[in-house]
Amino acid sequence: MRKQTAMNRDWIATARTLSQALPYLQRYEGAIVVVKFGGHAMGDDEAMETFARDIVLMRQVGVNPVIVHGGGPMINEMLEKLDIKSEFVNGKRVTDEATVEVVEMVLSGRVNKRIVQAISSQGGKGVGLSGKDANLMVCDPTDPALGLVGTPAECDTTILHAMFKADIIPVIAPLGMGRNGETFNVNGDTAAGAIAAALKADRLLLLTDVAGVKNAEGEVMTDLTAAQIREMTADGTIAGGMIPKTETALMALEGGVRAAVILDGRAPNATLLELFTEHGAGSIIRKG
Ligand SMILES: Nc1ncnc2c1ncn2[C@@H]1O[C@H](COP(=O)(O)OP(=O)(O)O)[C@@H](O)[C@H]1O
Ligand SMILES: CC(=O)N[C@@H](CCC(=O)OP(=O)(O)O)C(=O)O
Repeated sequence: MRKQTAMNRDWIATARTLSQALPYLQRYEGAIVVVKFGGHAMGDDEAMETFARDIVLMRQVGVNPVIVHGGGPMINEMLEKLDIKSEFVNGKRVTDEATVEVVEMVLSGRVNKRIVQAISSQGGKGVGLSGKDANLMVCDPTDPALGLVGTPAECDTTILHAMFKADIIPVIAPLGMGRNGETFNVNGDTAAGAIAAALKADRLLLLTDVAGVKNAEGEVMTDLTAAQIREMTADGTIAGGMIPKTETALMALEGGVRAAVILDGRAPNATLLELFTEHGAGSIIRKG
């Protein structure tokens, strides 16, 4: 006689979950999803491993993920070691020649390779590059007062499409090339938004260290419009590091991205829950 075992029941539960996920898996087949992985979202080795596993799984089910990373806390650590002072104006690091050298060394070197390695360990093909490679992100100076901080002006995404075809997951450090050969330091959120817009991505996921955008009562707002963001920024509910994030989301939508989501990158399976479940995760911002 056939008996219902615990293992069978587990299997049935898995099959149910899979069948629920199926429409979402189909919806994202071939989709481009740009994921901004911030320095605060990176956490410890275990969090990095979970993140990489989710990104590789995304690729295995037919999504084209693009990772744009930050690494502000890691840059701070190195600048401190080298005794170089650093300050932020409106969420952007004032960057001189000495600082940009450290930024490039830390982001394109240590942080970028750590992510690439984590992806390889999970069976994916991660390839690291920065906005300086293959004209990916040509920048203009943002503001003379900020020094070598750049605003992306032209993004050539040819290299990214070639990588999608080759089953490669691009891992991009937010540095850009100036028109006179300078190296520019670009805020990670800004870089992710510009690349997402240039790719006309289906989703821009901004991973951070809070569950989403909170209202004045401290509750996470699951759906947000541009008008609500403008109102909440004007009355101070959206402040600090959340300002560049929501601004990036709005600019990406203007640039043709279908939706942007702000979510907690340290939460287990955050990116998969956002894409492949009905409720998603974090705050979704759509046009209109
Ligand atoms: N309305 C808001 N909802 C959520 N977080 C907010 C809000 N306003 C300000 N913040 C702050 O923004 C921070 C996220 O920005 P930031 O620290 O720059 O992130 P990251 O380093 O991941 O790019 C949150 O940790 C929170 O302290
Ligand atoms: C111009 C500017 O501020 N660039 C950032 C680049 C790194 C970054 O954005 O890192 P997070 O995403 O971890 O904050 C910086 O120098 O810190």
